[in-house]
Amino acid sequence: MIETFDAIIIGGGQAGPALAARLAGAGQKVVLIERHLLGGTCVNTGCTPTKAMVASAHVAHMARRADDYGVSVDGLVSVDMRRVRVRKDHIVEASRDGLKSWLEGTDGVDLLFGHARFVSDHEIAVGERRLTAPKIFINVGGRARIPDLPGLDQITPLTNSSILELDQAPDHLIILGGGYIALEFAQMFRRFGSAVTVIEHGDRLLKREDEDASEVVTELLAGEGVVFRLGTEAASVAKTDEGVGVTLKSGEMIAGTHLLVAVGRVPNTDDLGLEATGISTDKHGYIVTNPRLETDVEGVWALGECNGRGAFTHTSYNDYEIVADNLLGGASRSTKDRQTAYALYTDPPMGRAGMSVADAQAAGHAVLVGKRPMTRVSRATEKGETTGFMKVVVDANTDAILGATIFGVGGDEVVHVLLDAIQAGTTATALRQTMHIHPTVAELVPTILGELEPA
Ligand SMILES: Cc1cc2nc3c(=O)[nH]c(=O)nc-3n(C[C@H](O)[C@H](O)[C@H](O)COP(=O)(O)OP(=O)(O)OC[C@H]3O[C@@H](n4cnc5c(N)ncnc54)[C@H](O)[C@@H]3O)c2cc1C
Ligand SMILES: NC(=O)c1ccc[n+]([C@@H]2O[C@H](COP(=O)([O-])OP(=O)(O)OC[C@H]3O[C@@H](n4cnc5c(N)ncnc54)[C@H](O)[C@@H]3O)[C@@H](O)[C@H]2O)c1
Repeated sequence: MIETFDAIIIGGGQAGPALAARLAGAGQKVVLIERHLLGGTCVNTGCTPTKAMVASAHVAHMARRADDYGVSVDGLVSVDMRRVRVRKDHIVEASRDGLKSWLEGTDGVDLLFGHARFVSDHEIAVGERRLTAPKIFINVGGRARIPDLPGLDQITPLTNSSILELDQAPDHLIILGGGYIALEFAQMFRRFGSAVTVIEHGDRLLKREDEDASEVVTELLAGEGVVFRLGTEAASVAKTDEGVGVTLKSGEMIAGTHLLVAVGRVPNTDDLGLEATGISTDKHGYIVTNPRLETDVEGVWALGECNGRGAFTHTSYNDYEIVADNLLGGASRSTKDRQTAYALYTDPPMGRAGMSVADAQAAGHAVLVGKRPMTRVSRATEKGETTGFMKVVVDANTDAILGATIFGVGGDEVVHVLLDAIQAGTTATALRQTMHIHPTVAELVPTILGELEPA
């Protein structure tokens, strides 16, 4: 027998639960299908656990720097990884349990645990059950990409999921990839006491950013003892007595105890039965949607990481808002209306909004840049955290703010001053004339807007 709903949501990540509650609130009968853990990547194996562990690593780092602040810490600073994990687990469980109770207490939402697979455009199989609805929302997220590297199948490399369960810091952690995931783990485990080597095949870290950001992150982490092998290809991997050996294309072998693979993500669309539908995917497996997040099949939407339009929690949540406002709020929203925004959670973090200088120049803007090192930000010197810089990108002809990089203490928060200004269309002149609170990092935003120079 086929069970009929008003809406089926596949995946309980960052868009699905909020959408389920909103649709149910509008009187619709909704089923949310989750095959593993509610909260998806962000809550269980992404943002929440990593930021909890970054906080532990920060404390270890600051304890080692205590003397800089006139504070004595007797004896060596040591890290108990089991307690770091337990603390992280409590935070994750509280978040996941809160989500579960909320959904269970929401009238009109049925929670169904199991793997969902399309049988046809509007029919879903979950085990023996068959479900149908005029509206289906796909929010299946992604997972770590495992590269095709000889020998990798002979060991069990760590991923962003399994590395979170370690009760001991590796003696020597080798990380394949030098992107966002790699850098957050590299700094964190270095601070937990591991030797860390990062193998990145590009010739600089964070190649989507301007070069000054790559330089700061490289200096920051190298200064803490992370070893970088840039412009280097791994040729094979083998089990060794010590743990793992990575042989580079040059023939050199790097010996470590653990290997973390952090070379990008793949969408969870390969086991969704899409071949039984008219829903298209691109060559990487991302579901093709228009900017309103509608797929090629009428009445089917794709939200979050699986549509390839963003790989962040906030882009997934924004996808939910777009779809829900279009369906229920009489709005006409699309992904075209949102600005690029994200942070890299090294310590200090890098907050990013809008365009980099390179993006703006490539888009044909006449670019003005205002920039200041964190060594000249009084809040940063007072805190003793002077790594990084603040940078704002402005269009010379229109006075529009195009983008910003705030790489330094509080950068993930401060960048919102610029993000909101870009979204609201506030000009550089108007923002320059705003009085900000002293002493903050944000108080320097008006100042640097008064010191713009051609890029
Ligand atoms: C280590 C790490 C750190 C990160 N840090 C940040 C950060 O600081 N800030 C940030 O914004 N982003 C961060 N991200 C990215 C962020 O976690 C993801 O972009 C976000 O969680 C994607 O949300 P989503 O809703 O698309 O999917 P997900 O959260 O991945 O949820 C998808 C859900 O669908 C379920 N599912 C999949 N297939 C099926 C199926 N066939 N049937 C039923 N259920 C299914 C999955 O089990 C999962 O629960 C991080 C990612 C990682 C890996
Ligand atoms: N703070 C955050 O918001 C945050 C944190 C972590 C992850 N994320 C999300 O997760 C996504 C994926 O992160 P990621 O770090 O896995 O991917 P990424 O695409 O950011 O970085 C992957 C890196 O690995 C390198 N690489 C690829 N293949 C390689 C190989 N065989 N050998 C060596 N290097 C190789 C690439 O050149 C690249 O620098 C990010 O794009 C981001 O959207 C967000």
